[in-house]
Amino acid sequence: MDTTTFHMLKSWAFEFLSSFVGHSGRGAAVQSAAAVVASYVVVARLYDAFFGPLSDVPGPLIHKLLDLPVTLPSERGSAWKYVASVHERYGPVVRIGRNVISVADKEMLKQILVKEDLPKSKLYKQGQRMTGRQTLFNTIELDFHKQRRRILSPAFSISYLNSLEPYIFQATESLVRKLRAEISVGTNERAVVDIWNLLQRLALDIIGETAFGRTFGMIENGSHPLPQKITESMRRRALIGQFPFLGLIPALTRQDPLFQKFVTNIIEDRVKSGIHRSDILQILIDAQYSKESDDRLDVKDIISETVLFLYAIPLTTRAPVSFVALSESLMSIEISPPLLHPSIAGSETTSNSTGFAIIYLLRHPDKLQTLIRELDTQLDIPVGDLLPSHDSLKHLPYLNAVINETMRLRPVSAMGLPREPAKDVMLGHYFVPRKTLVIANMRGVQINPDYWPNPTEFMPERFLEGAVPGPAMDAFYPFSAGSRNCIGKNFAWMEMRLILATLFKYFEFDLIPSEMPKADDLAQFVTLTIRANEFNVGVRVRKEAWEKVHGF
Ligand code: HEM
Repeated sequence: MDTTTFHMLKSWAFEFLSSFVGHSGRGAAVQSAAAVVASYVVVARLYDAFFGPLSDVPGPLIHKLLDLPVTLPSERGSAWKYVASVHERYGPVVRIGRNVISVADKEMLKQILVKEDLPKSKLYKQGQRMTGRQTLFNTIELDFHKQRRRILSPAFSISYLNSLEPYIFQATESLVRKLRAEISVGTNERAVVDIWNLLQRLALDIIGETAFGRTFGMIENGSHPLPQKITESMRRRALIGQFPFLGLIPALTRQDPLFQKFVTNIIEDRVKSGIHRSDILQILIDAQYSKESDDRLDVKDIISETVLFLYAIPLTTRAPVSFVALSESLMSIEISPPLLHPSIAGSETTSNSTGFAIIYLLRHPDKLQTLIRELDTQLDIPVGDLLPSHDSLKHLPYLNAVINETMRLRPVSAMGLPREPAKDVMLGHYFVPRKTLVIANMRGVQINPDYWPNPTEFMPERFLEGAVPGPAMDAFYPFSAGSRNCIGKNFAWMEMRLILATLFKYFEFDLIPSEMPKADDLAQFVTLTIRANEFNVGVRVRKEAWEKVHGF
């Protein structure tokens, strides 16, 4: 029936156009040829919209017919909201482009990420253009991914994480000192600090310490030439992505010599010193010299990649490419400004998640009190130490619940994760042809009222043991799942627990009313963030906690 209709429409278009040729001679023949092509396109699109394989996926008609950018230019960074509104109106599976579907159904999400383990979409290549190379995060080549994941996995294992703990501590301690110093020069023992920015700087110092054996000194000094250079280079590459002819200008494509120097120096210094520091750099150097290494990999190459993925991922694109790439197909008008947006170097996953948790807690004083009670009664910091050990934090139920609840409501990619089946696949009862862009909409699942009662309310209690109803863990994908899940999950957990517990143990924060509109104005250029990329809060020392720590 459907094919018949298509053929009827097609022959009608041809007949109509042939009558033109007959009447108007040669000039009209050219016009008619163009019209034939146009009608063919129109008919094919109509056919595709109403009878094609994705025709039974609900969604606005316009997206079935045209590949339109899904947002207005005035709403830059808000495409995720638009897609959410389409889900609200049409249900958990929607069509948002001729060849694009977004899925917020938990069974189907599991199928996409785990059972079928669909490959990352080729749109991740956009990320390769930004960093100038393939990395663990942005590769879509299975062999490359397998090899890099094998090399890097030991560095992110739970056991190795213990050896990274002192370095994460060192950086976090510098934040505590910084806040203490700010307060001492503030008025009435209170300072106003941009907590969003401080968390971003801390995340970068943690990467410097754990990965390369040196701090970037961001908390201390506020900037460092390397991150700055990488950001500049990424912006240039993003621009070339937009306007490929710019790639002909060598100055725009060249990797900054500072970057090469940094990579060469950290390797040479480490090898020459003979020191075996238990960090990510050491894992990479050891992998290079190990007997089993038949990969003939250039350690410099992998470390360059790692610098880029650790820096670029945390700072500009930890889950970014998913969005940036997606932007390319869905939101072409949205892509260039965000990539050139100065705040891009500040967007990143752990610091954003920690920042969102702080804001949620300050907005819910009762939940904050519960957390503080837990920290005061259950956290044992040995005399003489400033920071709690990760061991003492990892089983604190309310702290963990706060982090989970924050990641449920504020996932790193509110837009979702783009996947692309290499062959035709059945997702639920939908037939999805190969090469369809399938977006695993993790936020959609995480706030789906079928799985989460009061879905948009901040209720950490739902993650506590014995909660009724319990959390729908099969509808919770903050770190994704399957072969492309987050390699840094344990690392991120350690970082977030330590920072939140330390901050609320020693400091008392207060909200500044004029800052509140910023908390609700979210954008996803890369990862989900506060559009303003800053959030000021008042901060005081909690004297009774502080006085217990000696020598600080
Ligand atoms: C709250 C913190 C974090 C969250 C919520 C998070 C979430 C995610 C998600 C959802 C993905 C899948 C992205 C996709 O499919 O496009 C991912 C992948 C990845 N993440 Fe994270 N992440 C976090 C922290 C980190 C950290 C700290 C690191 C490294 C130090 C890291 C490194 C990576 C890498 C390398 C991948 C790609 C893995 C692969 O493709 O094999 N992430 N992350």
